Amino acid sequence: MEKLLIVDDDLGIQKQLKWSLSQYEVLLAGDREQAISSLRMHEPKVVLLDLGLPPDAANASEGLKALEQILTLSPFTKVIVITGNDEHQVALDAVAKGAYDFYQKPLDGDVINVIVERAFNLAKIESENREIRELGGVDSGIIGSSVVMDKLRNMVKRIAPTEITALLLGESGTGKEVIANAIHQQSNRSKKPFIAINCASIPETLLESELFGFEKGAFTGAHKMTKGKIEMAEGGTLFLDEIGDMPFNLQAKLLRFLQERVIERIGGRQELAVDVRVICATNQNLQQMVEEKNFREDLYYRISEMVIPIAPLKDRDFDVLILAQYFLLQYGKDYNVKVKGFSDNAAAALKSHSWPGNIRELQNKIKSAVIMAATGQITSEDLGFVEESDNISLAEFNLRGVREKAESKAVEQAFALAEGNMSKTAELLGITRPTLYGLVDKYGLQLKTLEGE
Ligand SMILES: Nc1ncnc2c1ncn2[C@@H]1O[C@H](COP(=O)(O)OP(=O)(O)OP(=O)(O)O)[C@@H](O)[C@H]1O
Repeated sequence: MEKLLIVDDDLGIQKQLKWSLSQYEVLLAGDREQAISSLRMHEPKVVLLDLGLPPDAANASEGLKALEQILTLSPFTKVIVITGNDEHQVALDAVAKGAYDFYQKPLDGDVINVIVERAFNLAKIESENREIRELGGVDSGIIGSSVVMDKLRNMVKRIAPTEITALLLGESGTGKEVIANAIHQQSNRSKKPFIAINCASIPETLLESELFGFEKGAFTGAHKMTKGKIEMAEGGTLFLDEIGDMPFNLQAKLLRFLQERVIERIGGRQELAVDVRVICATNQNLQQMVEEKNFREDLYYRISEMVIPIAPLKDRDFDVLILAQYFLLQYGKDYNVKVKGFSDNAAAALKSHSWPGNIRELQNKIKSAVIMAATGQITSEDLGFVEESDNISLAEFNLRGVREKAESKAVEQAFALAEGNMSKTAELLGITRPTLYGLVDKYGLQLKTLEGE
């Protein structure tokens, strides 16, 4: 139940409001002092405040003082002020001081309910947004606070204002486009377009016209002059994803554009100057491709002025949980599902999975879990982590078998949650370290401890 603080010195009105707002846990205060102590103790998200409080009940001075004090102590609280029906100016003054809304007497339970409900909704959205921001780097769009991601964020910040051509190296789904976009957003080009093109997903014959555009009549079907992605990115940034899949013939044309900053549309005779920053990405080994003569060496050096490796999700410590929480908030809101968080077994499973599809895989798993989970917490089953081996076979279907299976699983999960620290694992399980080592021996568990443990 949400907590709602009602500040009014009139006991009759207190009673009436409490009755109309029975779906909330109503806290009552008769003056400023009581209001502040209740605010400190219960941290209600919404306050209904009558401005006519003692010792100056005929005026609004004490109420306005209370408003200021509430907002100083708790700036995100939504305060709805209640005024007499001829006190319009006072109500406006209160809003100017930071009140969320005002209500003029006489009281109407239905109207008050609507205003209070809206205030709670807004408070909730704002607090979710704050949470997302606190999860890390919403400004750069890069969520995560592991050491590798901090380094990456720093690198992005440093190279963004330069015109350097960066090559992002990372597995599929690690966020290469997110990083390219962050570089663009933090550059002087941020007001101009960010255009992304995936060289692997466009047939070789179409890629040239997609990139360079074509003149009317350049080929059958070229009914009108069409600009390519390079021209569309004028003034901004062009992101060439999967650059390793760029056909060899087209590589020469791309190199010319990168060196001379001019392009020619297909079928055109005119050179067009373009001002575009280029960021490339790949999950292939370009150096090896150069040795095997599948990628032009001169182009490789041109696009790799700065090589930025992007770590796979499994190497980002607790980021998997931070990202999971971020996607949970996002999809919970999108699908209007009230899920509180992850159960311990879900968190352990998230932590121990190897994430071959990286953040995209995590995103998809959380999305379907949010849709599947009724309410409460997301479990590892909601995330689709129940494997065949989790089912108890008939052969071992006796109490000892069941207990042993549960025991060894609990050890593995606690170990993952404790990030491989044996003392912490024992603590989580509520057993001593020798007992833990005994269990590890007994079940032949292959737990790799952290160095120095
Ligand atoms: N650090 C991050 N914070 C928030 N969302 C992220 C992050 N990294 C990736 N994502 C999300 O994960 C998904 C995959 O990211 P993205 O498309 O940038 O990966 P990619 O490496 O370019 O993949 P591919 O190589 O398959 O094109 C996107 O929906 C993106 O928004």
